[in-house]
Amino acid sequence: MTDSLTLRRPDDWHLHLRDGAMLAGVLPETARHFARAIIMPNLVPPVVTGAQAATYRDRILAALPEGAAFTPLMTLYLTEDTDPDDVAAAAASGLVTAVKLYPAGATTNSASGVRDFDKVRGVLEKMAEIGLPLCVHGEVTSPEVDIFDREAVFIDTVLDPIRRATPGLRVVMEHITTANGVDYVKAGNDDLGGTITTHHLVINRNHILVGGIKPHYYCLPVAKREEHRLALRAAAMSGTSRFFLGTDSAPHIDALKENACGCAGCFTATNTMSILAEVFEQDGKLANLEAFTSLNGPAFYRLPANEATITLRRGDAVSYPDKITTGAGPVTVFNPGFELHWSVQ
Ligand SMILES: NC(=O)N[C@@H](CC(=O)O)C(=O)O
Ligand SMILES: [Zn+2]
Ligand SMILES: [Zn+2]
Repeated sequence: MTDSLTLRRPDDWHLHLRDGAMLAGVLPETARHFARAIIMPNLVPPVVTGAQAATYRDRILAALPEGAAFTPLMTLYLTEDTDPDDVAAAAASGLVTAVKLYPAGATTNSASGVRDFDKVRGVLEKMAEIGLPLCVHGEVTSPEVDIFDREAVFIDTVLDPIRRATPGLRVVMEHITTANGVDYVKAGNDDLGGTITTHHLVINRNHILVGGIKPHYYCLPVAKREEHRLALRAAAMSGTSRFFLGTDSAPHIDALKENACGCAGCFTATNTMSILAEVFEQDGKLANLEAFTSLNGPAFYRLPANEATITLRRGDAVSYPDKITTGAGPVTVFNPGFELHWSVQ
């Protein structure tokens, strides 16, 4: 049995760092293992302009622990008022790596997102022209669509029409949770990629609901049936270049998770690499872990893979704290519900 595994340093292609005391508390958890991350712009207020992205990047860099080698890759939050020229300038200067599309009301802090997709046509066309990727939270928000169907309906009614209408637009379907998402990404061309979270490889909807409601397993898009989890595992472990890691590590303080109206988001930054090594090993796919965490994402974003490496070692069970403390309050670390044996050296 393999007990040591050296990989190029991983990147996280979908990460929430928040701001202020929460940023200071969670950033070290990611910077410990990851070289780069795509930073989500759903702050309050959202990161909409190039100028806002520049000051947010400065706050992230200022919060980095001494000596940490971590590069935040910034994104802009797409609104119906986004100026195509501001986006193009922010991309040309190297400040932003992608633009983020939230359908209005789909998830945490998405109220400023898009309602009428015709209003962002000019921005999407500019992005297609300059090759700037669009990261998509792929769920419809119509009240009549069942929450478990919202991703599949989004693909057919929003995403596919946008891609057909905007040839050359590069799209990352983020945090895919269904076999439909897997199939759609597989069937696409090289302008389409899909990120998969750590937690969606581990939990299905039973984990959230059976035996009592588990708020720390609630995230959006919500975990689906077991057959979907298995499709995600197969995709993540296939080595196929279209699929790469985006943890969607999304910290909320416990008081807002363990609440009558609990926030969506799982916090996985602390133990993601251990969990991934364990699940890839469970399925006999450790050889494809590096492609998923360290190679496929840079290839899609047309960035070099990291030169530095990390080494994972298998040993006796490793444990992680149940919570991390932040200046904003305690944040519960995702519990995969099985023993972990791999740790990053
Ligand atoms: N994934 C989540 O459940 N929550 C994210 C938002 C998002 O990525 O949709 C958050 O910002 O908390
Ligand atoms: Zn999302
Ligand atoms: Zn997210």
